[in-house]
Amino acid sequence: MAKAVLGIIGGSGVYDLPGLEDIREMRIDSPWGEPSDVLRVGRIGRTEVAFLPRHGRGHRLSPSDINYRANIDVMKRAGVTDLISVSACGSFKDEYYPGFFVLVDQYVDRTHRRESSFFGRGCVAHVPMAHPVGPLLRQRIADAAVAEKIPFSLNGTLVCIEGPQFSTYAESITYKNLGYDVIGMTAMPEAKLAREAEITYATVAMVTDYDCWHEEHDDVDVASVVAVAHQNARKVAGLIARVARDFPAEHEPCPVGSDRALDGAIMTAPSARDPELLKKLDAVAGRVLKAPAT
Ligand SMILES: CSC[C@H]1O[C@H](OP(=O)(O)O)[C@H](O)[C@@H]1O
Ligand SMILES: Nc1ncnc2[nH]cnc12
Repeated sequence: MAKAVLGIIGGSGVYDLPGLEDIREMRIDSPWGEPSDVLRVGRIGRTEVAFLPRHGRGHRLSPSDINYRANIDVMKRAGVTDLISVSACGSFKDEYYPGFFVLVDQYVDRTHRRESSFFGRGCVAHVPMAHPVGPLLRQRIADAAVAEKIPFSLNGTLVCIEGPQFSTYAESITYKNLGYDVIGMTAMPEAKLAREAEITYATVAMVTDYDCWHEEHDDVDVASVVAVAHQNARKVAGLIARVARDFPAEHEPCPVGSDRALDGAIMTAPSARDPELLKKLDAVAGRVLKAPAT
């Protein structure tokens, strides 16, 4: 089995990773374009950790402008096997209050202007997404949250909107009535691309607000998100440090197959594949595209 390397993608309010030691800044070239920032690679305990702030340092990139493909590709090139995505989110449940963490296990994708696959013309692939989150990775986060005394839910459905505007009242009430738990703007296509790259993925959704459905709370705005996001950032640093310190040296085989998602997923016949696209897929699909040893 592969050596475990833990990737962390930081969201709003999480632009660095306290506790990361022996840091090297790695500017990794990607055939998919510019990632959000340099990768900061170091270690926490004995675990190698690669950190990337999704919006770039200084929060330069809006959710629609993030190059999700480049971000996942550089994580793959850095050897990341398990990826924790950290996000600020709005809540649709009274009991998921600002400061509460939701360990998402399902996503609903309402984005519409993002590149959401590494595959396409010249190399078509369909990976399973029924279970988008690695259960062992999620359980490790849950164990760490218990130890850190962070209130959390072990599951939840996150609806990802295009943004950058927050939702209308009608949208917010609709999502709430559909039973969704939290809302954000960045988990998709990140989770889909991680799956295509065979990286085990989990989201820590940190509640910052009640969106705009709650009669007793103000409608979400940036100031309210930022105020809570700073407090959440301190808590999530402790959480991640604990996950990393307790992480196994070798990647644990994923029970839902996230680390083997490309087995049988590519439809395009070898003779019909586009060599230019295959070159770009060298990292994310290298395991299955490499010519078999003769
Ligand atoms: C600043 S509120 C909206 C912004 O916050 C969340 O970012 P992230 O998921 O990267 O933590 C949300 O998705 C929006 O991008
Ligand atoms: N209410 C909300 N809607 C979308 N993204 C968010 N990120 C934080 N709060 C949010």
